[in-house]
Amino acid sequence: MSLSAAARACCRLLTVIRCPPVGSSSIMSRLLHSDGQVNGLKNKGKSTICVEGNIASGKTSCLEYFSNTANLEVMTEPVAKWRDVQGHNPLGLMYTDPTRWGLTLQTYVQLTMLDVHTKPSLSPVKMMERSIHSAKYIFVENLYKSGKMPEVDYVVLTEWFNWITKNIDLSVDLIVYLRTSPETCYQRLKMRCREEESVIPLEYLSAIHGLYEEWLIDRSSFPVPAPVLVIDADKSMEEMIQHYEENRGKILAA
Ligand SMILES: Nc1ncnc2c1ncn2[C@@H]1O[C@H](COP(=O)(O)OP(=O)(O)O)[C@@H](O)[C@H]1O
Ligand SMILES: Cc1cn([C@H]2C[C@H](O)[C@@H](COP(=O)(O)O)O2)c(=O)[nH]c1=O
Repeated sequence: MSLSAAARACCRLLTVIRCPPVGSSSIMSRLLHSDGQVNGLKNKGKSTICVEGNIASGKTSCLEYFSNTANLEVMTEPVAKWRDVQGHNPLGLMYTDPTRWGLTLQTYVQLTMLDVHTKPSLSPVKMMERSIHSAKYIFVENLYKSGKMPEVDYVVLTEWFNWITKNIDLSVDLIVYLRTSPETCYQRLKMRCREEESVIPLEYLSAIHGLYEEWLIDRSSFPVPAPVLVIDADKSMEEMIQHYEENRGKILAA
């Protein structure tokens, strides 16, 4: 299929699934030239940093800290959308019954992450929380590997992911990996008290941790799309701020 035909097919599909909260039509208008070609979309001379890490590792806090930085725009993970899409809560449904709702959540995560990746930044540096890559390589992978996602759902998500990453420029310039122990995340998750996550056991965080380590440290699972800056994030907030200041130059030079 030619690119323009694929883009038109994608457009038709997005029209069919009608998803106004993330403005699928606005994503498509960003992705399409007037001639119907899929656009590369790389913001010339701009860079993208993705802050990665386990659930409750401190990613949002990191973005909050950097949000006061000149020439840098932060884009937090669209969790609010995953908890409320036209009155439905796919995140909550997934935790209640992952086999039934995993595909539903991950399809929406993939769409909303695509939205964030392609949103033009007003500043030279865009700092995102996670990425379309970790959604696939960590969370979809975990559902599948733990036997909670049927193979057909995994294959369909993989085909979508492969099409998106082949045809749209989602390049990342630096990954900042907030490396924590699962135990630290478990404590922080309990402290944060997000209702849907009350069912998460330590074993779930250990599985997510293992997948992050294979991806970003061992580099044995999936392609790593950018250089990785590893920050030990098992530290107090004060120590984290010190780490961020020590690494500010490296981060902003991405
Ligand atoms: N270094 C830290 N030490 C102690 N608590 C932290 C630290 N970083 C974040 N927190 C707290 O842990 C919880 C999860 O942090 P958050 O930034 O939301 O993580 P994430 O975005 O990775 O899920 C929040 O309640 C936050 O205030
Ligand atoms: C990307 C992604 C996330 N989730 C879940 C995991 C957590 O419950 C929230 C994100 O919260 P965090 O504190 O920012 O880590 O969403 C998921 O189930 N699938 C995904 O692809």
